[in-house]
Amino acid sequence: MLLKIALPNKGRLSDEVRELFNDAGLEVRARGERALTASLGGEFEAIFVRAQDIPEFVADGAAHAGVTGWDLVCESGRELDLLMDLEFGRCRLVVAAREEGGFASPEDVKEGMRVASCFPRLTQEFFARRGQRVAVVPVSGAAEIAPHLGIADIVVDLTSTGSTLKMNGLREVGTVLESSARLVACKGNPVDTQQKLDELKQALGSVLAARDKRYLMANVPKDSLIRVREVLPGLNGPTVVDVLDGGDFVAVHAVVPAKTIYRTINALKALGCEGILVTRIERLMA
Ligand SMILES: Nc1ncnc2c1ncn2[C@@H]1O[C@H](COP(=O)(O)OP(=O)(O)OP(=O)(O)O)[C@@H](O)[C@H]1O
Ligand SMILES: O=P(O)(O)OC[C@H]1O[C@H](OP(=O)(O)OP(=O)(O)O)[C@H](O)[C@@H]1O
Ligand SMILES: [Mg+2]
Repeated sequence: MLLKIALPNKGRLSDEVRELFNDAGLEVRARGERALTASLGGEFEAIFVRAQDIPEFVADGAAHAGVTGWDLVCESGRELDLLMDLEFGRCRLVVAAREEGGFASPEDVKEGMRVASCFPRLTQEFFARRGQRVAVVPVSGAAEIAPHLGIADIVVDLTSTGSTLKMNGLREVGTVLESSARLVACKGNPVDTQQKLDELKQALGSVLAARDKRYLMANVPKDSLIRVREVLPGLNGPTVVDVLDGGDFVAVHAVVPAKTIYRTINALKALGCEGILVTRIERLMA
């Protein structure tokens, strides 16, 4: 039996989801641009639907698992198994008010104020938890315009760079939720389904784990090896390999954080290392 995985058909998450699945060897083989299903090879089949509908489809068992924003999962109110954080689509659901409106924090929101949001449930819950009664104005997009149209006093909307809020003269005054893309599954999947989903999780996880790492190789003077160990801790300490006719040099291989690669290279050069080579890693299984 093919496992159906619900993926966003368009919008913010769709390209990165496809890229991640492709990198994990689950190549999206769609028959055309507008295809609604696609084979992912092996035991998986993708169904392409709106990111917003994915929590419902997965909770109802129309798909065995799905990838969508955590914000949409929470807004749906459906109980799902959270399998993994995919680390892209990072954004925050925030309370924002007009810059000149005199709001500095959610405490400044007064009884009965109108809050425009595409996330009416999370908005209602957020203010209810704080004992503030507000009137939620549900909108299906472009919530940022609502205060200017006079249909709301403040908004609860997603932000990442902050440029949309700024462009609309709004200032963030509080955070409702932190979000990113997540792999979710319906509760109570049978054991064999769970096993296949575990394999999917491992495949995606190994790609994510490799993304912020690099494989580094260098020829190291033998008498610098001890100090190289401090520069290249690696996963289990660096691998040391003999070089044919290498003289005083041996080759050292290690997995290192991509973020600090320039510092690592400079430190190796300072220790007399030569022939430094850095490559990307496709997958990393811990
Ligand atoms: N500015 C952003 N930065 C990063 N991630 C975002 C941002 N905005 C939205 N997202 C994430 O992407 C998800 C889908 O948003 P997207 O804009 O693609 O769909 P939508 O607007 O809900 O749907 P549609 O375009 O079909 O009406 C959001 O639920 C959120 O998790
Ligand atoms: O903080 P920023 O980087 O400016 O991003 C925030 C904007 O991104 C999302 O909209 P999107 O661009 O997805 O458009 P949409 O309203 O059509 O969904 C969100 O609804 C904000 O409007
Ligand atoms: Mg959007």
